[in-house]
Order: sequence, then structure tokens, then C-alpha cells
Amino acid sequence: MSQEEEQFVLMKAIQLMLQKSYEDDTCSGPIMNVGSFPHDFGYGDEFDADATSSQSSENKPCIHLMGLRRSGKSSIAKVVFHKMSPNETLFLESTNKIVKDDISNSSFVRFQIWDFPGQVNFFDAAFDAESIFKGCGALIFVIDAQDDYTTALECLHDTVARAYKINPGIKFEVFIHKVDGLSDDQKIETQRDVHQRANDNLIDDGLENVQLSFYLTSIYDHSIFEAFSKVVQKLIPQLSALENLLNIFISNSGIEKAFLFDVVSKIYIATDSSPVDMLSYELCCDMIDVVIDISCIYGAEEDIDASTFDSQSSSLIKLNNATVLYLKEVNRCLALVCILRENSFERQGLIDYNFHIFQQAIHQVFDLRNKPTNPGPTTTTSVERPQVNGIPEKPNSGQQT
Ligand SMILES: Nc1nc2c(ncn2[C@@H]2O[C@H](COP(=O)(O)OP(=O)(O)OP(=O)(O)O)[C@@H](O)[C@H]2O)c(=O)[nH]1
Repeated sequence: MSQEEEQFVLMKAIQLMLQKSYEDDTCSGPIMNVGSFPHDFGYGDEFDADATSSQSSENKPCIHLMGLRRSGKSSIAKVVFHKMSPNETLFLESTNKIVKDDISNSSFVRFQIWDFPGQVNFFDAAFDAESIFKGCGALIFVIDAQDDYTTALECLHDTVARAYKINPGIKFEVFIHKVDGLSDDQKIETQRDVHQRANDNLIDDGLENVQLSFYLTSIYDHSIFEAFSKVVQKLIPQLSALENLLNIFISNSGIEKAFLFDVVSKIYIATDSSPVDMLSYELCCDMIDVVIDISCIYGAEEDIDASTFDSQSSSLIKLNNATVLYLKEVNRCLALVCILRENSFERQGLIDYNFHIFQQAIHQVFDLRNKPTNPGPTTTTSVERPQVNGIPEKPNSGQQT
């Protein structure tokens, strides 16, 4: 099944769901009714789940990290995907060959990161630009904002021009990096300046069709995770289907904002279509850290290789501003983190039920293969979960924080 066909089937499914949701007027209020989110979407034989999954695993997109020496490329890869603390990056040695890192920690976030040595010499015989850029999904060019970036802009231009000629499908992403050293005014001014000069260079070269996206990033805060989330999302063909599912879920559950997280990297692979507020994102990231830390400390069993984030993982944190953070495991690697008002949480049963349907929808649409999770005892005290609409739920959640 080609990507277009797959997208078509997915969109058809979403249309079906939405249609049913609005058609069924027996269900008033915020209930995401059974009809609106059927377990069987009625794809029949049209939905070739195997084709979908095999395609995504074979065509692992590749993200290239490029930029001048010491601009921060390896630090970004280490902090985001290897849990290195930002301070440790001070001791990273310079990269002198392409380092390929296979990110396979999630069913969705499966790609390779290629960390290039600073300032690639395209004329070097060892640099096979053709094959390197052919397989590239996104090219992240890192610019050190604390340094004079004139040379970096020239290098960005050469890189983009070369890559675009070989593969016009590449997404070009510019990380204006190390902005922790800049004031708010300087950040805005630097972004404006880089944006202007980079685009002017492209126009001068007749490459006005090339789209560059710019992000202000630092490994010392959540900005690098946010930027990486957006880059990864562009490589997920099913993103709009996910957004639609999240929109339906939150509007039927009285939830203000929901993020679908890749737990290990804290990249959010989708969110509903309301704007992302950085503070909300940071809160959700912190919640994931808390859950993982508690799970690792108290949830590890004798088999220390077994994942402590499992189908029984969930967490609830009530803040002192009448806001609730609610985390639920979607699969081995994905978690849904929701932000809602405390009074909306009074209907937890409804939210849990809707979540259950949402989870099934994701599994069906993307054919996530749930590896058997360890059913053993996990970290926490259990809380009684009411049955909703008489529908038996999974056994009650484990890791309540
Ligand atoms: N202040 C600040 N320093 C950073 C940031 N990211 C990376 N650095 C520092 O920048 C220096 C260079 O980082 P690297 O990750 O080795 O840079 P690189 O681009 O991989 O360098 P090469 O391998 O030589 O191409 C290190 O001392 C990092 O600690 C950041 O966001 N803020």
C-alpha cells in the first residue's frame, strides 16, 4: 500500500469517526460514545495493517544533524535521545566521522539520527552526497547563536543548496542554538536576522521555493525537545489522523490540552490542534520524569531488564491552581498526558472510558504491536476505577503518583 493510499484510508477512517460522533445524538454532553469511536472502524479488507506497519519500519526516516564545529550537534543528540545531562556535554569530544544512531524506542518515533562532523566538505571524495541526501527526511542545521554566525549562514546555504538539488523532499530545519546565553530581545533579533539572511541567500541563488523552518533552542531547557518534536512530527505521515483523534478525545472528555508523548525521548509526536503553550509542555515533561523516576526506583522487578513503564502505568497530579495532570500509558513507549480543570476530573470514569476507546483507535489505525507487558506488580497503590457504562476496563492502574 503506497503512502497516499494509506493516508487515504486513514482519513476515511477519521471521517467515519467524526461522522458517527455527530450523527449519534443519543449521547449528549461530553461522552465519547461507543458509536462515535467504534472498536471496529469498519475498514473491512481495505485496511491492510501489515502493509502499514511494514512500510513504516522499512522506510525509517533519517534526520541529519549538520552545522559548524562545536555548534552543539552531538550535545543535542545526546541530551534528547540518550538522557545525557546538559552539563556533561561540556566533555564531549569533537565528532570526526558520521555517527549513525538508530532511534527505535517507540513504535512511532523510529528513525535514524546522523550526526555529521562540523562543516562537511562536500568535495571530499569520501562524502557521497548523492546517497547521503537521497535517504534524508529532515536536515537540521545547527547554528551557534552565541558566536558570529556569518560563516554558519554560508555553510547553511551551501548545504541546503546541495541537498535540495539531490532531494527536494527534504525538510530543512534551522536550530538557532545555545540561546540560553541570550536575552529575550537578543533572541528575537537573532531569529529575525538569521531568518532574513538565510532566505535572502536562497533567493539570490534562485532557490526561493526552499522552505526553511527556524527554532530557538538550548539543551538547558525544554526548547530542544519542543523543536525536535516538531521536526519528528513532520516525518509522521499519520500526524493529521492523530490530531483528529486527540481533538475528538479532548472535546468529549472536558480536557484542555493533551500531548501524545514518546516516553523515552519526551518528544511529543502529536497534540490536539489548540496552540501549544511552552509552560504546559514543560509541566507534562516534568510529569513524565517523575513517573519514570518513581517507576524505576520502586517499580523494577527481579528481571531488571523488564520495562517499568507498562500497561498499568498511569499517574495523577493535582496542582494548587485547580489543574490536574493526568498521564496514561498508550503502549509500551507512548503516553498520553492531559491537562484539565479539577472539576472536569470529577468525571474520571468518563475520561478513562474515552481514553480506552482512544487507545484502541490508535492501535487500530497504526497497528501498534503491543509487546506483552509484564503483568507483575508495579510501583504503586491502586485506586478503584469505576466501571463505565458497564464496560469492563483493564485492571486498575498501577503507578499512581
Ligand atoms: N550554552 C550552551 N552550550 C551548549 C549547548 N549545546 C551544546 N553546547 C556546548 O557546545 C559545545 C560543543 O558541543 P558539541 O555537541 O560537541 O558540538 P558539535 O557540533 O557536535 O561539535 P563537532 O563534533 O566538533 O562538530 C559543548 O561544550 C557543549 O556543552 C547549549 O544549548 N547551550
